[in-house]
Amino acid sequence: MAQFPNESDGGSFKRQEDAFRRIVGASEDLPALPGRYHLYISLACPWACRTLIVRKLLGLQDSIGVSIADPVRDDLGWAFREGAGHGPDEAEGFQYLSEAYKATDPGFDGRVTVPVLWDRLEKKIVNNSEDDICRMFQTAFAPPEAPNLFPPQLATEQDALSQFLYEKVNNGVYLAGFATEQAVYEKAVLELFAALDELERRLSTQRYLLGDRIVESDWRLFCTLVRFDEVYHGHFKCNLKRILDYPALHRHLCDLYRLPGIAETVDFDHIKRHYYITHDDINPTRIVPVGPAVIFGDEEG
Ligand SMILES: N[C@@H](CCC(=O)N[C@@H](CS)C(=O)NCC(=O)O)C(=O)O
Repeated sequence: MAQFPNESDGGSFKRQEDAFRRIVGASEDLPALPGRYHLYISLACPWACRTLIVRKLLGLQDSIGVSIADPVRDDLGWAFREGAGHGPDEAEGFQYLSEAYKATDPGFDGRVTVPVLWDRLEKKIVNNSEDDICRMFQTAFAPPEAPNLFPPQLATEQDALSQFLYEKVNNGVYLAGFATEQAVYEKAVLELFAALDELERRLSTQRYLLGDRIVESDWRLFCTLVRFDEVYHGHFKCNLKRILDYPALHRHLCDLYRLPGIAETVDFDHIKRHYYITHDDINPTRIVPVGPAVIFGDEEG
């Protein structure tokens, strides 16, 4: 049985489209006012964590609040409750993220996903696409002194690279993990590792994906790499190699992980419990493995 039967086609995972795509700053009714918008995330989720990281890198912590969901979803979905590293929703008092989806579209019948950017004034979801959210954090909210993670002179190259990363790596691990046919799984794994091999070559001659400056695409890669050896290698059966076996990819992962404020966005307890407990079609016993011990190069100090 597929993990998400409504998103399965011939043994292959077909991810649902993001339902809400309004852009803050693009119209007069959605001005980028501090305190008006709120971010709902899970620390387990690679898509959501990218928005959390971009919010932090651009220094938006005071203007955009965040609520962190319990990494273990029950039948009612993402929930806000007290627990290690997560808690109640201080912005709206939601118990479940589904309340935000229903408030926005009472007929919504898709999968309720993180991240969500919520409008506290209109009481509606603005956007649930991490790509849009990251970009609008930059274009609508970032103060002038913030780094530009989307440098205009690199736009064409960056867009192509980000699309490649999305298809082959970020979503590539899910295509392998959620496959329900052997041949579909094998094709997905081979394509994923071909992409990792290509990225390894690229990062062997330059420090970051587009040269000597970190752009949003680096964080896309990071959000998958940091989960790879812990969950994708075992749970999603992406096990031709570990990231530890790729010197340049591992160096890139460690470089980004060690930047100020990043390690605290990576919660391995949330990550492991979410994947191994929540995907019970893949792991029916819901046993969370003890290892592996990940190495990010900061062990000595
Ligand atoms: N918006 C993302 C996907 C976001 C997403 O799938 N988030 C996952 C967590 S990693 C989620 O919320 N899943 C809800 C569920 O599994 O029911 C995209 O399609 O590009």
